[in-house]
Amino acid sequence: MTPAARLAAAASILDSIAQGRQPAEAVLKAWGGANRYAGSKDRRAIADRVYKVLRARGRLSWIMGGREDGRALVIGSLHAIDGLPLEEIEVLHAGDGYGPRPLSKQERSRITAGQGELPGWVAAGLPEFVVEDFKAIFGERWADEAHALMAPRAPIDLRVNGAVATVEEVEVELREAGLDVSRTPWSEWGLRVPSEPPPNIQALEGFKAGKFEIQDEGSQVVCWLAGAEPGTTVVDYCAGGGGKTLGLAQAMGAQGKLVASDVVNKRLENIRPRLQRAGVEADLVLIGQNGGGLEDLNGQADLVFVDAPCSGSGTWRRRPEDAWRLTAEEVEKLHGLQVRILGQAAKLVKPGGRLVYVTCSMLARENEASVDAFEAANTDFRPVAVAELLSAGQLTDAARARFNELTDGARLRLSPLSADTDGFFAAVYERTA
Ligand SMILES: C[S@@+](CC[C@H](N)C(=O)[O-])C[C@H]1O[C@@H](n2cnc3c(N)ncnc32)[C@H](O)[C@@H]1O
Repeated sequence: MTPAARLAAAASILDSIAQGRQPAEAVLKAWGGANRYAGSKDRRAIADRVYKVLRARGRLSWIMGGREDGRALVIGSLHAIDGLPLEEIEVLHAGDGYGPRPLSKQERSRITAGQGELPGWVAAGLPEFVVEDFKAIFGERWADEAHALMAPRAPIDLRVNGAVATVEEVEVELREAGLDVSRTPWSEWGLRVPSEPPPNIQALEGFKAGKFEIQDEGSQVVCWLAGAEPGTTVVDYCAGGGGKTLGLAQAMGAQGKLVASDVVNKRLENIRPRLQRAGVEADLVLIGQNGGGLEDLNGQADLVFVDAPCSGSGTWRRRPEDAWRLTAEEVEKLHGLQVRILGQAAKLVKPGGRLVYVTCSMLARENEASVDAFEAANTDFRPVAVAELLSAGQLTDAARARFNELTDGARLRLSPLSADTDGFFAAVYERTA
C-alpha cells in the first residue's frame, strides 16, 4: 500500500470505530482480515495512525473546526502530531489510486490557521465533560493525570499464579522467550513486559499451563488489598471475565468457598476455561439484576468483592476510543447502578465480614459519590483504613511505603501518573452488626 492509501484506510477505520461500540483493536483486526492485500507493515502503520488519532481526538477535532470524521482527524494528525507542512499533506492527498481525495479549501485553511490557543480540556486531551471532575480530584496536577491517562501505550502486566509457578521461574521463561521482563513495583506476583512490539502472551507455554495471567498491576493490587483468607467464604459479586476471581483464589490459597456471580451468563461461561487453566475451583452463579440467586449466602460471606460496572475510564490508555464514546448521562446511570449493586452485595456480608468496592474509573461520580451514597444508607458498615490493609503479604514493601500517599485514609486511588497502573479506586468496609 502507498502511504496515501494507508491514510485513507485509517480514516475509514476511524469512522467504523466512531459508529460502533467495538474496541478499536477488534475493528482493526476485522479490517486486516477483510483486506488481505495489506501486509504486516501496512497494518502496523494503519494501526499506529488510528491510535495516534484516538489519543488526540479532542485536539484534532478542535483544530479541524469541530469535525469528527476520520478523514478530518487524519488530516489534523498529519499537521498537529507529525508536524507536516501543508505542501506535504497535499502530496498525500493527491487523489491518486487508493489515496484520499484532495484537500478542500476549508481543510487547507484549517491547517494554515494553526492551532491557536487551545482550551484547557482540548490541550489535556480529555472529553470536555470530565474536566471539572479531574480538576476537583487531582487539583493542580489534573492535566498531567490526563496526559498520562491518554498518551502513552501501557505495558502488559502479568500475575504469576503462585499455585503453579514461582515469579523467578516465570521470569526466566519469559526472558528465554525473548521478552524484556521486569518486576512490577507494588505486587509481589507481578511481572511487566513492554507492549511494543506486541508480544503473543497467550501462545506461550507458561500461559497455556496456567503459570500466569494477563492482569494490570492495579487490578492485582485491589485483589490483595481485599485480604481474602484461606478457608473463608468469598463472593466475587461482579465476576465478569474472572480476572479478580483468579486473584482472590490465589489469596485464598485455593482453600475455602469461592463464588463468582454476574448478571451475564456468557461472561461466567468465559471464566470456566480460565479457572481450569489456573487449577482453581469456584461456584459460578448467574444472578438477576436485583441480586436474586444468592439468597442462601445472605449474611454468610467473609468477603464480598464488588468490581462494579463502570466507565472503564481508568483504562483509557489501553482503549482511548472509549473516552470519546462516554457521555455524562451514562456516568449518571452507572452511578445509580453502582449504588444499587453495593446495597445488594452488602446483604451477603456476615457481621465482622468485609465488603470491597472497586472500579477502574477515574471519575468521582463513580467512585467517591457512589461510596458516599452507600455509607449514608448503610451505617452498619465501617470504612477500613487503607493503612490497615497494607500488611497483605502479596504487596511489596514499596507499596506499603507509597500507598499512604495515594489514599485519603479509607479510599485508595491508583492512576497511570501516580502508580504507573491503570486507574483504580478501592474502598473497603467491615460490617459491624
Ligand atoms: C468491571 S466488570 C467486572 C470485571 C471482572 N471482575 C474482572 O476482573 O475481569 C463489571 C461486571 O459487572 C457485571 N454486572 C452488571 N450489572 C450487574 C449487577 N446488577 N449485579 C452483578 N453484576 C453486574 C457486568 O456484567 C460485568 O461483568
